[in-house]
Amino acid sequence: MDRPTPLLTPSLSILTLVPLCFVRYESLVRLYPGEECGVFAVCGHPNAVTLSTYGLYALQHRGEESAGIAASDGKHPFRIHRGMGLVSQVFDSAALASLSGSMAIGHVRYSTTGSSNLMNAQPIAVVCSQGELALAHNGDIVNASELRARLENRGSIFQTTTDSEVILHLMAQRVGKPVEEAFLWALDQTEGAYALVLMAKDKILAARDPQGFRPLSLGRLDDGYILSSETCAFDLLHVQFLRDIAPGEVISIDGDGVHVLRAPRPIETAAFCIFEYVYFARPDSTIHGINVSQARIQMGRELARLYPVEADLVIPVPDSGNYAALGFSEESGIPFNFAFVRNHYIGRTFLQPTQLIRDFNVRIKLNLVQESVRGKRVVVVDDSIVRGTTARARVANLREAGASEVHIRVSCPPHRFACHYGIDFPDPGSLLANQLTLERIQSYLNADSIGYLNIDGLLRACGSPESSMGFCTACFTGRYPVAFRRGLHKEILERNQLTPLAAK
Ligand SMILES: O=P(O)(O)OC[C@H]1O[C@H](OP(=O)(O)OP(=O)(O)O)[C@H](O)[C@@H]1O
Ligand SMILES: NC(=O)CC[C@H](N)C(=O)O
Ligand code: SF4
Repeated sequence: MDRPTPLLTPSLSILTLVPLCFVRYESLVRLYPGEECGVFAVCGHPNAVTLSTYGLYALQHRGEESAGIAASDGKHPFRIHRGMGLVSQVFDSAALASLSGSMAIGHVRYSTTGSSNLMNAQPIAVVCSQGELALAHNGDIVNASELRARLENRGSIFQTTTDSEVILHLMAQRVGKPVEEAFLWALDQTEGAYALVLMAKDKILAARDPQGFRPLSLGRLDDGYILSSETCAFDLLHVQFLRDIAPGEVISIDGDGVHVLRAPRPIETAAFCIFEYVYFARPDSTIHGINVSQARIQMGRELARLYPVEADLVIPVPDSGNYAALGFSEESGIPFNFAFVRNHYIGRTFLQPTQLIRDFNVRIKLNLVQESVRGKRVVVVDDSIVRGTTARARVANLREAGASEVHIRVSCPPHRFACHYGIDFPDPGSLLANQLTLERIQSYLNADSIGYLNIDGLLRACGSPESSMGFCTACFTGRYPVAFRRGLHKEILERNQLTPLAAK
C-alpha cells in the first residue's frame, strides 16, 4: 500500500467546484503550511498609522487571515481597527481615518493557537492595572494552556482563545509596578516562540524569545523608530535598518530613544527558524545578516551538487521555489526557465478545508506553458513538499504536456515533524514524508527521480558571519529546542478544551 488515506486525491469536476465559490473567504484562506504572523510598530512618527498600513502590506505574506492596527496619540484612548482578510480589505479610507497618533502597532495573522475569527484578530487591546495595552505577537507560546488555566483560577476573564493573550493577563497581575517590569515578569513565565510588540501609554516595548525563533528588526525613520518582522518593510518605507532585536532581548522605545530592558542571550543558544529562509520570509528580506534570496540560491546550488541529474531544463515552482531553481541552474549549467505561471490573486497555497479544495487551489495557482517543456527532460525545483498536493499535480501536468522526464528537487529536507513555534504545520500524519519512504514518495508523485536537500547543506546555505549561530530544525529532525507538553494543538485554548488546575 503506497498511499496513506489522507493524501488520496479525489477527482474534481467543474460541478463540484461551483458550490466552493460560496464558501466563506475566511474558511478558504488557509495558507501553506499555515504561514505565521507579521508584526510592525512605529514610535514617534507623525505618520505612524500610514507607515503601519504600508508596513503590513509588506508583511502580508506572513498572514492573510486578519489584519489590525492600534494607534495612540498619547492623550486619548487607543484607537484600534481589526478585520478579517487582507490588509487591503481591512483598511479602507474610513478605517484609516478612524486611527491617528504618533505611535502604532500592527499585525497580520495566521492562526496557530485559537481559531481564525475576529475575536482572535490582533493587536489585542485591553485596559488593566497597567493602563491601556495593545499587543501583537508572532510565534506560539507552548505553555499558554497551563498559564491560562492558572490565571482563570485566579479570576482572569479571557476575551480570545489565542495563546498571545496570556501575556497581557500576566502583566495585569503586577498591580502598581512599572509596565517594563510587568512585561519582563510576564515573559519570565512564558515559554516558546515570541516576537512581540506592545504599545503602552507613552512607549512601545518589544521582545524576542531567548531562542529567537521569529525575526524582528529595528529601524529608524526621521525622528521615529520602526519595528518589523522583516526588513522588506523597511525598504518599502525608506527606513534605515539599525539592527535585529537579538534573541532574549527586551527593549522599550519612548521620547528619549531606545532602552535595553534585558540584554540578549548568547548567540550560541539561539534557534532561529531555518524555515524562514526556505519558505516563509520574503526573498528581499535580510535576517541576521543573511539575505533570504541569496540563501535560497545557495540551497539550490547545494541541491545540484547533492543530486545532480542529466536534464534539458530547470523550472521553479513559483514563487518560493524561484531562487533555489536559479541556484540549481547556475550550479548544474542546465538552462533555467519559467514554465509555470503563478496566479497572484489567490495568495499562497491553501490547505483547508478539504483535499478537494486544496486540489482546486493548486490548479488555480499554477498553470503550465506547455510549449516550453514538450519533449524535454525537466528538473522541477520547489522549496518544500508538505502534503504533496502541489508536486503531484505539477508532475501530472508536465507529463500531459509531453515532458520526457520529470525530476523533482526540493530545497529543504523532508518534513516529518510538527512545528510548535509559530508555524501551523499539519499534524505529522498528513506530512507526506512522515508517512512514506523516499522511494514511495517518488512513486506517489510519479517522478523519475527525487532529491531533497539534507540538513548539512541547508545549514551551509544559511551560513552566517556569526558562525556559532544556531538554527531550529525541529520539523526536519524532531530535535525541539524548547520542550512542550504532548498533545499540544491549535484548539488547545478553545473553551471546552481547558482543564482548570487546582487553585493555589
Ligand atoms: O506539498 P504541498 O502541501 O502542496 O505544499 C507545498 C507547496 O506549497 C507552497 O507554496 P505556496 O503556494 O504556499 O507559496 P509560494 O507561492 O510562496 O511558493 C510551497 O512552496 C510548495 O509549492
Ligand atoms: N502565526 C503566529 O505567529 C500566530 C500568533 C498567535 N499564536 C496566534 O495564533 O494568533
Ligand atoms: S520546527 Fe521548523 S518551522 Fe518550526 S521553528 Fe523549527 S524550523 Fe521553523
